[in-house]
Amino acid sequence: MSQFWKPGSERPRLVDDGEGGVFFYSATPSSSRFGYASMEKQRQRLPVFKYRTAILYLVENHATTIIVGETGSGKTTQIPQYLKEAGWAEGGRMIACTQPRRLAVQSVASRVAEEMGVKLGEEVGYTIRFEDLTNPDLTRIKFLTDGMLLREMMDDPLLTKYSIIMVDEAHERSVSTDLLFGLLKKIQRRRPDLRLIISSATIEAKTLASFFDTSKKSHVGTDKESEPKKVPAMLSVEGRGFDVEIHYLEESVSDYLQTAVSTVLAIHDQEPAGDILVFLTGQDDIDAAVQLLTEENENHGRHASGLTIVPLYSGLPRAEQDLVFYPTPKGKRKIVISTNIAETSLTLEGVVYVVDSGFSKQRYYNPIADIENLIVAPISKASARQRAGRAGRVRSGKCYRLYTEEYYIKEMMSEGTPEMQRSNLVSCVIQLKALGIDNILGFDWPVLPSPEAIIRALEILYSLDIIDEDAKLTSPTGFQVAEIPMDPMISKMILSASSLGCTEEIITIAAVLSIQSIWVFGRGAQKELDEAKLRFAAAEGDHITYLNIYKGFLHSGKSAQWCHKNFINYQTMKKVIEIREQLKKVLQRMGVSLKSCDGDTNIVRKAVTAGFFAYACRLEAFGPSGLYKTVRSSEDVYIHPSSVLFRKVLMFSYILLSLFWA
Ligand SMILES: Nc1ncnc2c1ncn2[C@@H]1O[C@H](COP(=O)(O)OP(=O)(O)OP(=O)(O)O)[C@@H](O)[C@H]1O
Repeated sequence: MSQFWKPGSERPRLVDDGEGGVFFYSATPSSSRFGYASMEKQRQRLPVFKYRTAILYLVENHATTIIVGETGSGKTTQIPQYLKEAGWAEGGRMIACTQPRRLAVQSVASRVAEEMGVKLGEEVGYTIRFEDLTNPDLTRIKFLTDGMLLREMMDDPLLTKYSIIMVDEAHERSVSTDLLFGLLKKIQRRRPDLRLIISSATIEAKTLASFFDTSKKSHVGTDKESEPKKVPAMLSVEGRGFDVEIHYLEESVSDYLQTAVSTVLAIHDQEPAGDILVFLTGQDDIDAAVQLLTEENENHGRHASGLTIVPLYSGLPRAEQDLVFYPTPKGKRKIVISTNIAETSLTLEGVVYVVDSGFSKQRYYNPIADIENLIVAPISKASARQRAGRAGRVRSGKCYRLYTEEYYIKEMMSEGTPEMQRSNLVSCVIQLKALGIDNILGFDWPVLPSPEAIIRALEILYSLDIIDEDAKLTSPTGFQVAEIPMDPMISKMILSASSLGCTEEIITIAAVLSIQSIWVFGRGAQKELDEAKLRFAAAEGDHITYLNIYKGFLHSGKSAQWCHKNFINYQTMKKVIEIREQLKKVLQRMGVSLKSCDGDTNIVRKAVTAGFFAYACRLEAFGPSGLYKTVRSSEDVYIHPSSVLFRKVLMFSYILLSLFWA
């Protein structure tokens, strides 16, 4: 068996899982640097503390400061506090700190409130879609998603209430982060007093610095004595909290899900106490892993006894997501099985071990065919480091990467492709329009999206009557669509439902469309799942099927048993109810009336079509292939296997086959 290790590190230690033949070797030594201390002492021991004065000096003197520091060095939780202590939140001003994900916003806000000894929602607050826990008179440090900051610009284009905006986890390069970069640069020209901090563990600091460098450009770039320097400052925070021992697979494996499960069981069997955080790709994977571990628990108690298994993905209701933060009961080991929602900014106190599958679900958009796919793709080194960083936050930890070190070094990309270059830009374009930026192509993009994607987005918005011939937002439709915090097609569907008289039904459909899946995917139970789908399947397709499921759920008294029996995810159904209620409030605020068409499916389908007609397809070859062609570009498309219509195609092929064989 070949053994190799990183230069300078200790000789690798082989670890045998004793079960599925999975071998890891240790590539870095383990040593704990410090133990428990009071919260204030803990704060001072974080690597970023040594840089407190430097950070405050750079922020004072530069319009933009780019801070790069290891995961866990204290960027997110400490820098906003330093700024507040230095007076940046005085005189009614606020400090904003953005995060790409909602869960991270909530968890860092509560941590900072706890460290400051204040009540969450007062001096420290947060805002995410459909939830605002801030107090306009009291809040001085506000955490929010980058998408919410974009929304705030609609009411306050110069973001006047903020003295400093910190864009955290910038390496993620979500569409909203990139949009924010371009817009903040624009705001800085009008507000020299505004300071920006861009922070991350792994960002390409030089590229970003040159994007924010306005010193070379004509008169706007001339530094005035009273103003901060226009050349961005760059600071590297050295040091990390606790060590994380990295283990790689000896040989690559084809089934990362099964390997993740056997790795969890191996850790549980062989390693001392400590919770395990497993990174898989999506709800389907996670459900399958939960089931495999639960079965293991039931059938082979020896291995899996003492395990508390907790799934974590964005489609779960808040209360279920919170389970990951609860202390693990004594004598138990918690296994959190998560998507990349837990990749950045989260501290799960009990987590000592991380299992990284090396994959995540990523969007890929083809503007020519106008098809956006969510595909399972390899993660970047930046993501892998973030994942490993979830161990070793309150004590030293271990990370088991389910790929080889050679793959990590030679093949894994250092950073992922910015989402802007692989996404449908309809939402992004409407946001710019709502902010009065009409020359979309001339916008100062930190990374250029493809012109085809922009043109396609403009085309769709025009066809939806959201923008007019001059590419300006229409009134009232365009402005209303921009106000509803949903995908523009969903928003247009909701507004059309208002005039058609079926808002009650459509907001249910909109809520289901905004989560990943309401079905429970379990290995080996495909037949039962298919049968369950058939119980609700409507000939008209998935949208009407969702209405049937929602009705059934309400009829059952929102019963968990009913969901279990029907292969429906109970947590996701609770989330649907949560989103539906929020949507109701938004519509009521906008003065849009809520009406029901009493289940008239034709009316509901008209509203769905009003939002989604751009995706219309023509059935080409009725039969086993189930081939459709898109009306717009004649691309070949097929019904997705998860759709209830897929069954129709299958049934038709069975009939054809039986006729053929008869
Ligand atoms: N909820 C929490 N419970 C206990 N300790 C915490 C919590 N949140 C943060 N910490 C401590 O503060 C440290 C710094 O966290 P912080 O989120 O500020 O780091 P960071 O540099 O922003 O890293 P990342 O980008 O990975 O989030 C953590 O490593 C941990 O030791």
